[in-house]
Amino acid sequence: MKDLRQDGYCVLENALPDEIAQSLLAEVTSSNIDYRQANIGRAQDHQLNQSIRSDAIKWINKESPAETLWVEQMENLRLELNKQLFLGLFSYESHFAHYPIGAFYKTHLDAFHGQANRMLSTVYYLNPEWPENAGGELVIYNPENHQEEIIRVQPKLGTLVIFLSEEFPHQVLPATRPRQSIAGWFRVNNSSHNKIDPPE
Ligand SMILES: O=C(O)CCC(=O)C(=O)O
Ligand SMILES: [Fe+2]
Repeated sequence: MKDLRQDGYCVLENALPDEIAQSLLAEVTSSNIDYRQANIGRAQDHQLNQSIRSDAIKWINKESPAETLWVEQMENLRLELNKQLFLGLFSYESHFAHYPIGAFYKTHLDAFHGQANRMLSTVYYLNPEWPENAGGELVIYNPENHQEEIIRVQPKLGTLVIFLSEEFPHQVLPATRPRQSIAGWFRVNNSSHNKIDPPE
């Protein structure tokens, strides 16, 4: 949390209780998840260029006990962040993401200055084995200099990354094995031009 306040991002290993990590891992290995190509996502997806990502996703909606545990954890985190950092986070949305071998997500921002209501991005990884040379790292770049890498994160089970959605360009490198995660966004309630977003 201190790092998040100072640097705008943080990386937490073993971020959630073990039984919750295990239950989410069981969920993604059960192959019960109905993944869809991410680039035909919903209207709020601010993706301009659909060729930049090749993952498949499933939005989380408390449809299983594991999803419910996840949503509860992130609700606790939302309240904690609001208490400690005064962020006024209003809601949270998240999806499972499956990156098949070779899949990627090229450098992008999760929100755009001015119009954004995504304030904080989270990524939680669900890969129990991840060799150093398997690729698939999340690479985060300096907001002041988009060429400069500031951190590379291995997508290991239990690691949670949090960063300011409007500030940090980032990408997912292709991997030599399938890669599982949950990507999510804490939102602020941003109303403008008669449009209330998120909708009520
Ligand atoms: O899986 C990751 O490491 C990051 C995913 C991402 O950037 C996104 O879904 O917007
Ligand atoms: Fe992203």
